Amino acid sequence: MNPVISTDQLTMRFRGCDALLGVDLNILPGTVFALLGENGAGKTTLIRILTGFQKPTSGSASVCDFDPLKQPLEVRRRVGYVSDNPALYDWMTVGQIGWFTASFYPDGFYEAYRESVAKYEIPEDRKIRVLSKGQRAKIALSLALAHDPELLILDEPTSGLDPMVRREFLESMIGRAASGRTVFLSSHQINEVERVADTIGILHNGKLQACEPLNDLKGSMTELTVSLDDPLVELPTLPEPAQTLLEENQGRQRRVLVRHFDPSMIPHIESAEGVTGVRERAMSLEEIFIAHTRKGFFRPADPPEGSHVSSRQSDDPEGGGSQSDSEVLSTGERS
Ligand SMILES: Nc1ncnc2c1ncn2[C@@H]1O[C@H](COP(=O)(O)OP(=O)(O)OP(=O)(O)O)[C@@H](O)[C@H]1O
Repeated sequence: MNPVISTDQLTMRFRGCDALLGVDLNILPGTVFALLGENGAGKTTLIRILTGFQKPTSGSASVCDFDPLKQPLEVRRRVGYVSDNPALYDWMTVGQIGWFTASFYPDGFYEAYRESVAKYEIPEDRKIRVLSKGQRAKIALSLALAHDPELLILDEPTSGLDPMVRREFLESMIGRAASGRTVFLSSHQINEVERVADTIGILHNGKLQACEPLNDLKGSMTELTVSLDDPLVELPTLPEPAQTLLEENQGRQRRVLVRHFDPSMIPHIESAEGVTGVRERAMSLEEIFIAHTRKGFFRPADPPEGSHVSSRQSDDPEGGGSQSDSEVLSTGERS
């Protein structure tokens, strides 16, 4: 099965800003993929490249087996795209914009569009310019979906929609994926995304920090709270496949984020001198996102060599020497 979206070392450098730094992405058909990232992480830039609106500085992209730069029409025929700020012709009516857009697509577009607009209860004779923000979003979605695209790309798809419509719309994405279509959505609404996405990408400062099935991502991350006699106690190296991704002191406790932790490792930690107790808990997607996007987090994709070097011993160039309250204890590529 060919990926619907595939990128290879995609890089985008604007003047004075690296928006994307070597992004490798493969999204298979039938996926609801959610791209999470803070403001300025590079989400819209990536979407603009995938939809052929932006030429990357280097690297390549393939969408539905076409090059968006060289074959933009082939791509747009197969893709429905709603930007975070959809441009609609304000002087047209709701009906006219559907009729106009239908001329670029095969038969059936206008009928499907009208059906969608009727479902949202927006009168066809109303001018676009008088529509509310949410109604405009509904028109943009109706236009993007009317040709039943192989791939639907949505940049912040639910902003402007009321909670009921948001929920209904996002849940309908699961149905699309079940029928073999693919949905790519970029969002800040982590809790919403968690209900519908099956695969998650976390973009931070132009780099893809994580990209994997939601359940794998959630199942692989554990937060440990280790109670200590002394905040300077050094914890033992965890046996493979565990990877310590971040440690920080919180008074006499140390918060440790571990990938591939197994409860059988608890006695190993508890046996260390100065350790008085260990608690473990699973992390929510929001916590995983925050962990991946904070300074000091090490990418799981870059397994630390000779890991577990205490920051007291490390030569972390950004660390600025002693860090009594936030100490990172793995080696690897800095996020
Ligand atoms: N045309 C441009 N010229 C210069 N810099 C740009 C341009 N487009 C984007 N950038 C910069 O690239 C970075 C990534 O921007 P992008 O819009 O992709 O972020 P985003 O993840 O979509 O953010 P948001 O969630 O705020 O929409 C930002 O620092 C932005 O200022």
